[in-house]
Amino acid sequence: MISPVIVVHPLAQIHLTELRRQHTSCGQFRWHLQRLAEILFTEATRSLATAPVRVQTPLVETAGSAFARSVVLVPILRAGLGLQEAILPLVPEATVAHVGIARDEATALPMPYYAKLPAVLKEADVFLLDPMLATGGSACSAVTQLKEAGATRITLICVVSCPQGLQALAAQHPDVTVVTAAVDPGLNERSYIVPGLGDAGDRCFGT
Ligand SMILES: O=P(O)(O)OC[C@H]1O[C@H](OP(=O)(O)OP(=O)(O)O)[C@H](O)[C@@H]1O
Ligand SMILES: O=c1cc[nH]c(=O)[nH]1
Ligand SMILES: [Mg+2]
Repeated sequence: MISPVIVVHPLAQIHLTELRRQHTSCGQFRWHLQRLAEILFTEATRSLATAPVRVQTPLVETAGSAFARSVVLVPILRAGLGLQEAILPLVPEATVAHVGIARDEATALPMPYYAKLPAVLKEADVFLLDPMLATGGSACSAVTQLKEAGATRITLICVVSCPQGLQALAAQHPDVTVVTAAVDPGLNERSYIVPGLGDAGDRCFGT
């Protein structure tokens, strides 16, 4: 199993708790998801490569940092859009690539239905965004597509993960870093994470 980076910062866990709460409204769910996304992305970029630059302050010239490589955000549609909304303002020059995958409700198998993957993936720091890592089928399918398009540095940012999803990712894509706010105990008979937070896409978009 991949050893994920588990973000135990109190603010992360407070936002996660409100996401888990059954009676959190759609608007509140989006708001907490966005706040948690900012914290997870901050952690996910802790070792981001930077390039030295010089900057002129009003007083003197001094040393500073710039992005060393392009940043690409890849939300898995739909629920990943809830994370992207908060993360893009932190890296406003990032490229956004989209991967559309929906789980088959009967089999829980990933059904890819869309992909728009730019050439810049090859040299970029790539952040795959999806609130849920359940069976891992969707994340594995997305990573496979990203690698086929040339990506080599991939970090998955997810809110809730579980051992099954982490094991699937470790088996197929052991090079992928996972940053998450929780590793829940497991899945129910419909392959939903328990305790989890329910269907992230439905709760985020009110469907
Ligand atoms: O690890 P897995 O077992 O593949 O499950 C996780 C996937 O399921 C959810 O998407 P869903 O299929 O519900 O699509 P949606 O975002 O459009 O609701 C979730 O956002 C992940 O993409
Ligand atoms: O618990 C789960 C599993 C898959 N997709 C979700 O949105 N939630
Ligand atoms: Mg869904």
